[in-house]
Amino acid sequence: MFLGNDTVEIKNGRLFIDGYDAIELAEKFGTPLYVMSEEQIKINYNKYIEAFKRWEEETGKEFIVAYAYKANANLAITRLLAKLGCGADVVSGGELYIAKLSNVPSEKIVFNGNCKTKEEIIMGIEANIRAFNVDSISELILINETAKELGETANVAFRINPNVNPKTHPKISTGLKKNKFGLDVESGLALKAIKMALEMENVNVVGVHCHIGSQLTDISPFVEATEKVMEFVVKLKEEGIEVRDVNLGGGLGVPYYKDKEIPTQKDLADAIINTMLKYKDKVEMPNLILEPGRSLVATAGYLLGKVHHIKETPVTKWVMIDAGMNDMMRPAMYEAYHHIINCKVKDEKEKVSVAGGLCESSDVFGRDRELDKVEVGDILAIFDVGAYGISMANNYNARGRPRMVLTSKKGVFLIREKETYADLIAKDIVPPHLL
Ligand SMILES: Cc1ncc(COP(=O)(O)O)c(C=O)c1O
Ligand SMILES: N[C@@H](CCCC[NH3+])C(=O)O
Repeated sequence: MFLGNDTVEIKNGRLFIDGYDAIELAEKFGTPLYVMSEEQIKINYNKYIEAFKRWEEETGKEFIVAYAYKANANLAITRLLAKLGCGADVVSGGELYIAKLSNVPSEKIVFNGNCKTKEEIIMGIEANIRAFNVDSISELILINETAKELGETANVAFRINPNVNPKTHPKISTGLKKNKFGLDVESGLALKAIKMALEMENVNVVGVHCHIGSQLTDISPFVEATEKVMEFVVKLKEEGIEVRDVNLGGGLGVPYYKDKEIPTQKDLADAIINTMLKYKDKVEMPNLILEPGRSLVATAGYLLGKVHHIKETPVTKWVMIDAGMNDMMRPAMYEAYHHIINCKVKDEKEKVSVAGGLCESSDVFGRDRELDKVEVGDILAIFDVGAYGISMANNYNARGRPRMVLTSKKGVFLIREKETYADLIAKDIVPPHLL
């Protein structure tokens, strides 16, 4: 059976993750259960470092991977990446807090987002981060004012909106004119913002940023975006403005469909580096930053769910598992495809639809999937849930978020405890007259 990911295999008719029997993990830790493979995360990170080594060799400038915490900000995962040398792309005070707890060096932290609050800006300035990726003139003014109050200078890069079609799901496109992100280039808004910043006393202009979308499975939009960014950098040079960093965001897709090949980190590196080098006679090459989230952690994650009921209707054979859309909402939210297998190989195959137990018709992980014959008690594995799985999980239907374990060469570790019923109401307050 082709599984696609590097650190899983079928052995003795059962699924093994990083060498551990998935069914045994489910029995030991209970279900639903997130399993994250440390070895796969290391492989994914090293693929970036290997692929972009050429940038440092050919330009003498830095290459920085700033992991997009929104993909999965579990402390064990962020610490693992920080230990590997990875930076952090944060989009909230909460994520910055986690980056600091993970010992990410301040010069490897960038702060994104289109609605940074004053409190968050203070946190970023106090943490002396590499750059705020400024999303509006209003935000620039607030950063400058805040830095002034603190007697500091804040580093700012400018998120441009290059109006590039990323050819991905419309809900995860970010760099089109109609999207809320970034400063429009064509109308002159981005240049206007940078010129304003140069007149300000408490900001230091350090770079240009862009991010066009997520789960990109075609390299050409990356090339188009890189060209737009570099043309803008050339324009800035003509205006006498030098840029230290170019940050091209995240977005590289992962092979959710196991039968389709998609571009690799190497393909991405070749495309970006070759495009940037075309401008080397016009501008000094900058440091290069990328903010991958999904492509670092998605393929490291599995959601194990136990089959509790099987129901045949005139049109569908339903398999009901104890994981639900509250644990992993990508299929419900984006109709995203995630590969699903029965962790126990059987002689017989059958077509089933796999559903969670929430009161929503969209709580379905996969429809009409060919699985090894499913019986009550079997454990199913939903693949590639390491990104935007637990980070988007919630308590809908008063369900606690599940446990998470990390598998690694050093053993299996519980890295997130299950939320209890008491946790569900821990923040609720009953007014005196209802006591
Ligand atoms: C600004 C920014 N950077 C990085 C990312 C991470 O993207 P991905 O997980 O697709 O690599 C996102 C998410 O789309 C983003 O909005
Ligand atoms: N949450 C999205 C990705 C959004 C990326 C952030 N702009 C997903 O699950 O695919």
